[in-house]
Amino acid sequence: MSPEPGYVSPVQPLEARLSEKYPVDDLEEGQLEEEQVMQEPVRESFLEEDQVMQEPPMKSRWGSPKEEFVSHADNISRTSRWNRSSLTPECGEVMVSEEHHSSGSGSGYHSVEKLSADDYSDRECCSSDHVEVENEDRASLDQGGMNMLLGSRSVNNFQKLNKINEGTYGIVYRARDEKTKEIVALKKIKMKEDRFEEEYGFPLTSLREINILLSCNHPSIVNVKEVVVGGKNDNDVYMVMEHLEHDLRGVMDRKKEPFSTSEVKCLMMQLLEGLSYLHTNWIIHRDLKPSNLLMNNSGELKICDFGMARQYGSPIKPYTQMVITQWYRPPELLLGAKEYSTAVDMWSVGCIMAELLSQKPLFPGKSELDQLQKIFAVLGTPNESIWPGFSSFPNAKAKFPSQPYNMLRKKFPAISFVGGQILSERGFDLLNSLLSLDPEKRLTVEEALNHGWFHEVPLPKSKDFMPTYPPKRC
Ligand SMILES: Nc1ncnc2c1ncn2[C@@H]1O[C@H](COP(=O)(O)OP(=O)(O)OP(=O)(O)O)[C@@H](O)[C@H]1O
Repeated sequence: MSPEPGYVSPVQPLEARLSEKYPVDDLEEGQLEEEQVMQEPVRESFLEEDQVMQEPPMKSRWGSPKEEFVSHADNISRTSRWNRSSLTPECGEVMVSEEHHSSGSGSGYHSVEKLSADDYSDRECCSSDHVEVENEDRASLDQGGMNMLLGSRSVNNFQKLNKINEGTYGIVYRARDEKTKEIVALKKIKMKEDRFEEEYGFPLTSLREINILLSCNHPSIVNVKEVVVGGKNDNDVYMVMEHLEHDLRGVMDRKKEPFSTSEVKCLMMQLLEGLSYLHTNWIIHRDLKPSNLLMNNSGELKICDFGMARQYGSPIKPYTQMVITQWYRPPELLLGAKEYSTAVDMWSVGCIMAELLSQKPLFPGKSELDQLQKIFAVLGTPNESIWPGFSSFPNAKAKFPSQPYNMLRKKFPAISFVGGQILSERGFDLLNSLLSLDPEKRLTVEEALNHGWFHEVPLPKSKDFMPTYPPKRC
């Protein structure tokens, strides 16, 4: 896979960073041999014997993740991996003041308070999907991971401004770096996921997210600056990220009109460029959805939330299908496929493109079965000739209502007599090809990036001319 023109090859920085972070000394016994065989940009230290690759796995659309992706990282107690900007622990004053000030965007008041372990609620929000993902490589994790945090800065160096959001794996705060005065996002890792954390000391999804995000370097991927520790018992772990004012979910919820075609193209290009970087580096995101796409008032879009992300390679290994939030989950996963590829992300991209164009979710299923029915009602019920192998999926036995036609064009017409959003032939071709039921026929990220829709008028809007939005209130 060749990198996007105009970008420094994403492979090189990742490789360089990894070799810097994981010197040979840090590898476990037996890993060196594997590393020497490996010429490709994979985290060498995570390779298993049976995962030694002779050729780039991107040749195959199907792959399996590196099961050991985070497990060996746990044994590495080098401080440099965890602190990009400073190796010196600095224990600043604990902020206890209560004050009000306006946000960077000029409106809204935010209370300033001390960061403490009490900030995090015990709300159980770990979905069964996520628990299942944990099971994938629980067995491969060996030792507690807290020693990796040695040398990390204290969270007391940050002044918490307001809570931005709370997701399954963490609470995200807007905060200010006391030293640089920079506004950042702090994602506090929830430590009470399940048995796993009790045994190993650190949630696997979070380790995975931190590992991948620290290794990535791309304008369309949220930048994690460092990992800091602190809180009441000095046990809390926070990711310090660049702060973006919005996420796409919030923007779309508050927007009265859909994005214009040129705005959709601008957002899609950025999403695809970020995803191209990931797929080139053998990473499947596995949870692309509007709330995981951050946006700022400079028209930038960045992919975040890598809790579900995985590196993959050959040979194929069975894998959980319980990933990707249901509305954006592709039919092969809903049907029970255990082997899947980067194509799962491309389906999510198709759903996101449809939502950007129409301002409403394309397949808002209420259950997995309903999700499949909604998909088939629009795209047609598959059979062996449309999708070879379809009937052998575990969940293909269900009786789906027969829909012999693809009805997608009805939802995205070329002409509208009521002034609604229209989609050109090329635009429809891109959307329809992203939403191919058969993952083997689905567009790859490179094919999508090179699609003619991006070259026809209206051209993608420049980021500088993208609309800005007022800050959301929390
Ligand atoms: N760097 C950031 N800047 C601004 N807001 C952010 C940032 N990172 C995350 N957020 C906000 O916090 C929300 C939750 O973050 P994230 O998705 O990383 O958490 P999570 O616990 O993994 O969520 P999920 O429940 O989707 O798995 C995002 O939807 C976004 O609104």
